[in-house]
Amino acid sequence: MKTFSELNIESDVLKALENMGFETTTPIQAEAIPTAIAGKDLIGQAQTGTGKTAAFGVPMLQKIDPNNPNIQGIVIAPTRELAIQVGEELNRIGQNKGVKTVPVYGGQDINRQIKALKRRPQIIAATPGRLLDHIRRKTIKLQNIHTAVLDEADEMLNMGFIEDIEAILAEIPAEHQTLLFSATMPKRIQLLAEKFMQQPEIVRVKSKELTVDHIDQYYYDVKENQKFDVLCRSLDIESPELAIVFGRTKKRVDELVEGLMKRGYSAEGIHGDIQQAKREKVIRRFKEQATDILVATDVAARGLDISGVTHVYNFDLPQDPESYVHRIGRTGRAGEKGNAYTFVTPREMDHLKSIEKLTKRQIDKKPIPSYEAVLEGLQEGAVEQLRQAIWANEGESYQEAAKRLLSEEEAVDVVASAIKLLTKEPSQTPVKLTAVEPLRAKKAKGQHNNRNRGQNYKGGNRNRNYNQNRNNRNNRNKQHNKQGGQKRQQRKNQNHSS
Ligand SMILES: Nc1ncnc2c1ncn2[C@@H]1O[C@H](COP(=O)(O)OP(=O)(O)OP(=O)(O)O)[C@@H](O)[C@H]1O
Ligand SMILES: [Mg+2]
Repeated sequence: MKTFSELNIESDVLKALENMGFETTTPIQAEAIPTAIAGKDLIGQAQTGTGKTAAFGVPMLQKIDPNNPNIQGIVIAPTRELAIQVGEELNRIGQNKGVKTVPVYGGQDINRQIKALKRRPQIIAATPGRLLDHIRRKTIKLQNIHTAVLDEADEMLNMGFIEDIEAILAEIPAEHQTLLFSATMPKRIQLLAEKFMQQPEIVRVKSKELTVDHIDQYYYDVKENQKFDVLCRSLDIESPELAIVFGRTKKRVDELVEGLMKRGYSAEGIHGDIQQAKREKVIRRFKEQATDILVATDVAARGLDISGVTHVYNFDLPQDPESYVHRIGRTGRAGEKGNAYTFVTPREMDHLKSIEKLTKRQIDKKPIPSYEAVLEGLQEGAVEQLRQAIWANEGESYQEAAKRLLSEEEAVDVVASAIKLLTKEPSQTPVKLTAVEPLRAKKAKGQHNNRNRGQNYKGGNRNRNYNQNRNNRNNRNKQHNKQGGQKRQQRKNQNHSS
């Protein structure tokens, strides 16, 4: 493993990385940073959560002149939340050097952005549509740009974005460095990308699998109308610290949030029809762990880095296998452990196979947890609570009442009733979701489907966590568990960027 000081990084940037707690480089950083510092165009591919942001951020920042008030670098990202996040990370890395990054994205008051741009940032982190808007208004000028980054490059060069990207790149001086990063890079997109670049180096971190191996991946073989109950049971048994549940459509996300709330879970949703201010609030609350479950369309599939996400559920299969890689990559980041559960209906088994083919990894089937298994877990949790109370000698002043009761009733009835009272049984409130069609086979190239833009128990103390979790869900106390296009327009409509 290399340290950052071996990579010819200037001291201001090194110091910032140190302040951020980055000690050793990740493999993509070790390979991409020197190549990019040498000025070469590059395509960088490495697994999710392995530090690609700094892999392009460091070399870009190295080239920025903090005394030059012009915009010198630009990062384009497919979603608003990602543009914001990348902006934040670049501000951290550029802090000591005095380099400012401003995020520019759709859905936010443009005048507010114009005001921020007057502070003369050297870098812009943007979604394509809003960036073009600023270019037309001449509130952003790109003639001093020397570095252009496409984060989630394959997505940016996909059908829905390509025209915007071409229009933006046409504004940048011919002499510039282009850096493309993603965890996935389908060959046809790579070939397309190379046309935008000058003899790019391809930096691909060699690994057997496309997904990181510390994410446990399973699937549930379920019928459409079983999915919701299975989700709830799985959540009850697994008791995630934070979970992201991906649904196929906006309506699906809304219905899932409603259903989960009815059953007492703390869940909020994010998709392209939700107002931007609300989207940001939802993400913020999830990061702060004020909400346990984020329900999302693919708008949250790429790039988002939220610590504490222990579980990803693909409630509906993603439209393409690449999306699977990105979705599950919201957990298991920066070396953490993660869990990914995918719901597959009988007619969708082929899709699962194509995911396995892309990721070069087998996804094992998990038996559907029964209601009884969930209840048993809860009862054990209650018993454990009682045991703890006995050991802690908490019942001393209750002994007289206990003796009286035991003289009147059978001991086993007394204890059984106490356990029952301590057991918060899973809500059986009926929830009916509008059924969705099974995912159909992908159409031939060039005719993309509309991509929606938009019994393994966990060790000895699961029950305690479980019970705490249930309680916390109700009183919103989060002390627990801390251990742990078809057409362009269509795509845009459902999406987020612009
Ligand atoms: N060298 C490092 N040492 C420690 N932590 C790091 C290092 N590099 C990055 N990180 C942290 O790892 C996390 C993941 O980084 P990042 O978001 O850049 O991943 P990514 O490769 O872009 O993932 P994705 O493909 O999902 O976009 C972040 O929280 C980041 O701060
Ligand atoms: Mg990233």
